[in-house]
Amino acid sequence: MPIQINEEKVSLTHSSGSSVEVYFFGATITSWKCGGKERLFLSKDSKLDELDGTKEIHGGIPLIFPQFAKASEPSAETANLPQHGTARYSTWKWLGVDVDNDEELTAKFGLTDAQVPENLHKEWPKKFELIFIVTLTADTLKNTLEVRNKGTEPFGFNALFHTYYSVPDISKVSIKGLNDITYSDKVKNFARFKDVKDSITIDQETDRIYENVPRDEFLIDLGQPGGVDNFTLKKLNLKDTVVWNPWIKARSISDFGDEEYKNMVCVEPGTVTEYIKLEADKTWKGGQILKVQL
Ligand SMILES: O=P(O)(O)OC[C@H]1O[C@@H](O)[C@H](O)[C@@H](O)[C@@H]1O
Repeated sequence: MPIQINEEKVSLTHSSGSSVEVYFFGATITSWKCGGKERLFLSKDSKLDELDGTKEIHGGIPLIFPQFAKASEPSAETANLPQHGTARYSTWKWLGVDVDNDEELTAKFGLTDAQVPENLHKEWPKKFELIFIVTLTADTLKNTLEVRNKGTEPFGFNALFHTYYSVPDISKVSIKGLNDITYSDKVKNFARFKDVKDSITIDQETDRIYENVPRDEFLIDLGQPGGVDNFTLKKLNLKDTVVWNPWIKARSISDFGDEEYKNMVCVEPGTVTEYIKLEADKTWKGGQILKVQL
């Protein structure tokens, strides 16, 4: 069955055998399998059966809108929003399958401001419509977010794909394509640095916002023979890229296994160091394409 739907989620399977699972809560992708393997990290302690709107999912691809952490100076409008905005705490609607052929399987999810929980909506009472488009091929997963301003005044927002990659061994991972880019280091009180090395490795808590990244393509090299299972990540119409691994701080995150930091890395394309300004009645689009070397 290419599409299975229950109360909580949609499972999509492409003719190649690749598949995704998307929860209505946050339109969060919690699984992407291709080449017979799971490619996304999802904490074993995630409470997927208790998604009551108060707790985020640690893993998969949470969608961040309209505010990312406190990366940019929060405007008065977004100051009271929870970390990473409201979209990931809202229950999205299934909008159906758009394309289903040998090449791709594409499905859509929608969220309007009316679906945002009341206590969050009042902190950012803008009229908007979001469409999240998920496209699956044999070896790629494409995510597109469309933001439409349904109000009469312009508004500003951040958008980010908080992608958790599954990695067999973090000590062997290197991320290529972020050299010579200024980043603010959240672990060092937002001090700014630039790496000249051609790849990033992770051996401690890492929480960096790479700003205005002109390159759109990155490699996440898992360090396995022949480059097998490496990821290529392409960002579409997004300026910044966040790299996060909580390291042993994971032990203080309630729904994150103590040692699981060894098996994940987040590489998160988004626009978070400034607010994207959207005029009334206009639509903005951004996205990412993840590809696995099979
Ligand atoms: O626990 P949350 O809210 O999902 O956030 C996880 C992490 O998300 C990253 O994007 C941030 O840069 C980190 O600072 C943050 O800790």
